[in-house]
Amino acid sequence: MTSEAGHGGTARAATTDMRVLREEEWDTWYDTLVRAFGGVPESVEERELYRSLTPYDRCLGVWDGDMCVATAGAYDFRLTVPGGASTPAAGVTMVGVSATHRRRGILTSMMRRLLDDTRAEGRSLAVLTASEPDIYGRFGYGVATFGLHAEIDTSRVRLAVPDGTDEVRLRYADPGAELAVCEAVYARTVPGRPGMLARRPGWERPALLDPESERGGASPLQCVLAERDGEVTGYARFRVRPEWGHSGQNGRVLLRDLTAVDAPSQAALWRFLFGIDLTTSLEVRGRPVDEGWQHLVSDVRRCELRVRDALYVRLVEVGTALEARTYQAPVDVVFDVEDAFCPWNSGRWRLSGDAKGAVCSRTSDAADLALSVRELGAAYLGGVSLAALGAAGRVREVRRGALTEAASGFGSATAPWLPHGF
Ligand SMILES: CC(=O)SCCNC(=O)CCNC(=O)[C@H](O)C(C)(C)COP(=O)(O)OP(=O)(O)OC[C@H]1O[C@@H](n2cnc3c(N)ncnc32)[C@H](O)[C@@H]1OP(=O)(O)O
Repeated sequence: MTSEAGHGGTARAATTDMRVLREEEWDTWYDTLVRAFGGVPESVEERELYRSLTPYDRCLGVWDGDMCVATAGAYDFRLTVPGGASTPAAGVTMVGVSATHRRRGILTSMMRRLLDDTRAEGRSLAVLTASEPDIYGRFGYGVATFGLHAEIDTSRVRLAVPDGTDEVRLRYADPGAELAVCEAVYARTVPGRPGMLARRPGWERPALLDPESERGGASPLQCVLAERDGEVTGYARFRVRPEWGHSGQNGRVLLRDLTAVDAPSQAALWRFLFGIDLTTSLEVRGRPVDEGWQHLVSDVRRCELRVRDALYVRLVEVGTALEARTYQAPVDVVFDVEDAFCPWNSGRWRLSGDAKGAVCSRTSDAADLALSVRELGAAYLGGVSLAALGAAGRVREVRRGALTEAASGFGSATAPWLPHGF
């Protein structure tokens, strides 16, 4: 039973029932979710895809009589952490509460249940992407990765490519027919960047989703493969939206995804995207913030770079989570953690680690750094500096020098990145 004590002083009489989703309830449940996002129906392809990916055992529905009034679920992901290990993580998703039932604690009760279940299953991390950044901090999530967006004026910006780029052969391929080859490239990149998600069954399909209704005048999805010495070393998937103005062609290239295992293959794919005939701009969304092409362009200003929050991380079990990653510089600090929503994490933890591994356990020693679990989540993948959080007043340094020591250890040479939404 979810609590119905009203927020803002309004008492609600109705009671609701939260339970695990049954397969036969999926359509009603999913309609509730779609309506919470505005009610515009998805294409048949997209709906069927997400039906097939639904993790029924880890999905919750909240019912008011026979009405479904709220939805939530958690995918079973494996997330790359600093050092390259792949760690189980609950991918919290499909959260929606009917507007008729909002602000009476239903989201809070679903978050409670999902985090308790995640802990009971022995997973130490929960991750999500937020429809609004204001929602999840109260549940202990911190923004851990950002995505880079760019609108590149390819009629003005040139690309200087590294040695070896001219040896890369490019060829068009059918996105579906060459999916396995692209997946093999993707798999090679997963350990190399924190935040990457190892492919779970079925998760290769969202990248190919291509409903005609959502093309907005652009072409169907196109795919180009990069090859070196006869081996596929990269791929780009994109659309082209032609546009003819009074002064000529102004087509736009819309990048969906690009993955490559080495710098020449990367550069060859970007050079290709910059140079497609009859186009003058390239739009990219949610790329790694440190991606190499930014260092190859002649005019970064005309790329109109912007960053946006991407993956939110929640340490469900602080000790296990901090032991799951490695530390690029030696660290030996006592954290005093505050965690109101998951109180089993609250208190002092000693973390001792380096690039080979780490131990994190309860301690009664004096604290070196005091922070909430939200800051630990933000810093966890190495993309948000503990020193920056300290400078902002979100981490309190008790022992002088501890902040620099911890910040150096927690950092990552490669920026963390979420490869796709969920
Ligand atoms: C991982 C994902 O799937 S992200 C997708 C989230 N879903 C959506 O954005 C769809 C549209 N929105 C909704 O469905 C709902 O408004 C939700 C899910 C965001 C919130 O559900 P509710 O049941 O109303 O939240 P609940 O009543 O538990 O609120 C808990 C607290 O969060 C606050 N809160 C809830 N939503 C928001 C919001 N969008 N912005 C800021 N604060 C919020 C509430 O004010 C409340 O604060 P309080 O404890 O200080 O009083």
